[in-house]
Amino acid sequence: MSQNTLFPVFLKLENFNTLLVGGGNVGLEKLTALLVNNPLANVMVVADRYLEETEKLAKSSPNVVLTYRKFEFDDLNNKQLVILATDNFELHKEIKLKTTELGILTNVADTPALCDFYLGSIVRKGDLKIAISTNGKSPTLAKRMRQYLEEAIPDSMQSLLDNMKTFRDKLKGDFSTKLEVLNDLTSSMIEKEKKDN
Ligand SMILES: C[C@@]1(CC(=O)O)c2cc3[nH]c(cc4nc(cc5[nH]c(cc(n2)[C@H]1CCC(=O)O)[C@@](C)(CC(=O)O)[C@@H]5CCC(=O)O)C(CC(=O)O)=C4CCC(=O)O)c(CCC(=O)O)c3CC(=O)O
Ligand SMILES: NC(=O)C1=CN([C@@H]2O[C@H](COP(=O)(O)OP(=O)(O)OC[C@H]3O[C@@H](n4cnc5c(N)ncnc54)[C@H](O)[C@@H]3O)[C@@H](O)[C@H]2O)C=CC1
Repeated sequence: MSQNTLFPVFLKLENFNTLLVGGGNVGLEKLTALLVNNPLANVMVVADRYLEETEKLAKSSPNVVLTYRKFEFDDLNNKQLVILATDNFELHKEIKLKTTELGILTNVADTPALCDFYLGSIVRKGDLKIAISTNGKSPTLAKRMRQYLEEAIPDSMQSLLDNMKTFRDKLKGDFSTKLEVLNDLTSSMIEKEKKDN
């Protein structure tokens, strides 16, 4: 079986600066993906034209700045993450060379070979978040998996998580005792779930 060697992480987008180049359909998709996960994400967008929807989304997001001009290399200053979403492949290649030199992690829409990271399909249920990757093989299948899991996981997951947190905060004892109690508690939840189905 082939292996997916991608390493998943969950980034705190409010802690650093993201640059998005392109404000068309693909730019809008990427900006939506960033803001749906974190409305406070710090994002500078550079494009010479924008879809109205992109402008609307940016206006309702306090830490998004739209810049109305073509990309300049200085835009990379003080950026830790870059997403390229223009219709200009040559420009993407040029920018990627520079971001590699600068060590800035870069996603290039529609060009997996130039990407340092991929965006995942994200299941969100309150504090629970599940990222899905098909190793770039089928974004559409990733989307379907997300829809399936969103329906399968009940909304009550949030109160379960809240209760777990309250219980966890109250637990006394050393690390291994706490671990044992939490493991026992959650294993009985899974058994109950199996019986209920
Ligand atoms: C490699 C990757 C790199 C990256 O973009 O990060 C990539 C690459 C490409 N996408 C393409 C097309 C489409 N992408 C989508 C949708 C999504 N694509 C996303 C991620 C990824 N897309 C990364 C791999 C993720 C993985 O491992 O599975 C999602 C999950 C996350 C997000 O983008 O936010 C989001 C679903 C979000 C959701 O709804 O849950 C749809 C469907 C739709 O929009 O309904 C289509 C059209 C149908 C189709 O082609 O399947 C093309 C061909 C373009 C062309 O034909 O020219 C390429 C390039 C190529 O494959 O060569
Ligand atoms: N629309 C879609 O869902 C899909 C698009 N694609 C491909 O993805 C690419 C982008 O598609 P769209 O977003 O629909 O295109 P678009 O034409 O809607 O948007 C292109 C964006 O790039 C910006 N741009 C171009 N040159 C620039 C520069 N030098 N500096 C800064 N910004 C610049 C433009 O201002 C515009 O905001 C195209 O190559 C398209 O073929 C592929 C699959 C699906």
